[in-house]
This record gives sequence, structure tokens and C-alpha cells, in this order.
Amino acid sequence: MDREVLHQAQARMENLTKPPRSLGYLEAVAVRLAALQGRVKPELGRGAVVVAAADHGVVAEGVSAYPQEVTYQMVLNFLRGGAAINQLALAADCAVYVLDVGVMGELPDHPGLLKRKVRPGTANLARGPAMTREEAERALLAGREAARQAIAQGATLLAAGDMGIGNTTAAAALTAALLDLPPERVVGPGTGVGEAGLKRKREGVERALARLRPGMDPLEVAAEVGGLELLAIAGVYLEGYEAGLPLVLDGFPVTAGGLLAWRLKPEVREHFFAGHLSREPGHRLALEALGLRPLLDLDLALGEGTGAVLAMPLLRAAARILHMATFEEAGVSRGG
Ligand SMILES: O=C(O)c1ccc[n+]([C@@H]2O[C@H](COP(=O)([O-])O)[C@@H](O)[C@H]2O)c1
Ligand SMILES: Cc1cc2nc[nH]c2cc1C
Repeated sequence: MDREVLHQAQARMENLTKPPRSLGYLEAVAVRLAALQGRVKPELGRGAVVVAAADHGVVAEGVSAYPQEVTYQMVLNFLRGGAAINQLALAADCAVYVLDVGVMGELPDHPGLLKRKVRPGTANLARGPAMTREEAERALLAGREAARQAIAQGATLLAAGDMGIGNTTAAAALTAALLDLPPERVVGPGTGVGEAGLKRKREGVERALARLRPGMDPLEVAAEVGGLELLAIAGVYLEGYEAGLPLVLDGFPVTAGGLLAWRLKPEVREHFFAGHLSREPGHRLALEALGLRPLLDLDLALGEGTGAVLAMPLLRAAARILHMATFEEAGVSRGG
């Protein structure tokens, strides 16, 4: 983040041929993009989304509306181009990278899949630690590796996506732990679990939180509650931060990974843009904690990185604002 360019871009914004602040929140987005790229006229090219996938032992508690095998089946769908993320990414000039950090079952070799399974799903977070600290570190490193690949292949804008049946339970536990919130504020319907499922979700999260001890570091907390893909997502953002890229958050599980990255490296927040506001109730609280305003509010609750990728054309458009003519350049009269 280049503070000098930040101020220059702010000054330029005030001289562009439009009434002050008439492009609303997009003006602040444009200025921040300029500061991140170190140029007053920022430009965003191709985007990339790393979709991290893993399974969750907590599904044994009956916390999801869908069976566990959907995680594996959806990864195959990603590789064949049949999922929402594939089609939305095509519309957004965004490459899709799929990362297996913990899917149950052996996936086929595929050029679009990075196979870095740490373990076949987490242990049940309602009954004991989801994974060891060493496994948490490996999942985070796998996310870093996937991001490195995306960056080496030309990404100028980086998002993470998630796929994991049961992961809104893990995300709720991680969000509650990192933000010190009560479970009932962050547990929501996920894929559409009913009232009884919601109660089991809340209880599972409560049991996981009861195992946490003061003084645990963020990685220890994440190992306790999971999930593997949430750690990978933190890794994606940490790598993207180190490469200086603008980083786009998605919905509730991805933002839980973003919160973890922020706890590990507070400066990462300066690179974050909130792609959208998810229907999952805890998402608003996570974005508020990060001080981020969502670019879109479309009642999405899908994950996969869909809300982040949908915001990419808007981020590209925001960058173009600083390429407008100033009043002086265009010979347009200023107002009083
Ligand atoms: O992104 C979101 O905010 C979001 C909200 C609800 C569900 N999801 C997706 O649905 C799956 C988790 O839902 P669940 O009910 O199985 O915990 C997982 O694959 C997520 O990508 C995602
Ligand atoms: C079909 C399906 C697709 C998904 N994509 C992300 N989470 C998902 C959950 C389900 C159930």
C-alpha cells in the first residue's frame, strides 16, 4: 500500500469531471486500488479464484441439508466447468483453480486441480480437535501454493472460494472464536438446514468453543475448529498479500478464512475488498469486524467464490474511474 499514491489518487479523484462523491463508494475503492498498485491510474486485468475444497467430520451431527459426498461430486463438477463458479468466472474474466486440501475420496488427476490432501476430511469438531496444528499448517501452505500458481499465471486480482459440506458450522466456530462472539449470532442455515439442525449446529459450535483456552494462537484455534479449506483460504490471502494484489472476499466460509489471515497478518486487511454480503447471518458481523463494505448485496448463499467473482467487473470498473479526464484536461467548468 503506497501512501503517497493514495494521496495523489485522492487529489485526482476530486478533480475528475463529475460532482464530488457522485460515484459514491466506488471512489474509495478506486483510490485504494491505486494505492495497492502504486499508480494513480490503476488497471485490473485477469482475475483468479482458488476454490479450496474439503470435508468436515461434523456432518455426523446432522448440521447440513446435504450429504457429505456432495463435496467430492461438486469438485468433479468444477473440473468439468458445470458449476456456478465456472460460468460466473467466464463472465468475469477470471481463471478458476481448484484445490483439494481434504476431500473424502481420491480425485482424478486434472490440470485444473491441485491435489494437496492433508487428510480425508476433518475430525468432528463437536467431539474433539478438527485437526492437529501441523495439519493446519500444511493446509495453509497448500493455499499459499495454489495462490502462487495463480499469480505466476498472471492473476492481477485474487479471490478464494470454498466447497465443503458442513463448512458453515466450522466457519461459525472459527468466526465466533476469532471475534469473541456467541454461537447464536454466527450460526445460520447454511445450505438450508431446518430448526432441529440449527440447534445441533449451535450445540456443536458451543462444544468446540468450550475447548478453547486463553492464549491459544490463531493457528491453534483454527486447528481445533477447522476446517482444512478455511486454513487454505487464509493461505491464499496471505500469499496474495505478499504479492501486493487486491484480494476479494466471498461469503461466510471464505470470510472466516479471511479473518484468520487477518489475525495472522493484520496488514492483509488493507488489501481486502468484500465482494458481497451473504445471506448467512454471521457474514455481516465478520465484514463489520474487518471494517469492510460489501460491493454487492444479492441474497447469495452459495460459496465457491461466486460473490467474489461477480464483484470483479465492478472492481475493474472502479479502477477505470481514475482514467477519467479532470476538469482542466476536459475544459469543463467547475461548480461553485
Ligand atoms: O458463502 C456463503 O456465505 C455460503 C452460505 C451457505 C452455504 N455455503 C456453501 O454451502 C456449503 C456449506 O453449507 P452447509 O449447510 O453444508 O454447512 C459449502 O459448500 C459452502 O460453500 C456458502
Ligand atoms: C449443490 C451444492 C453446490 C454447492 N456449492 C457450494 N456449496 C454447495 C452445496 C451444494 C449442496
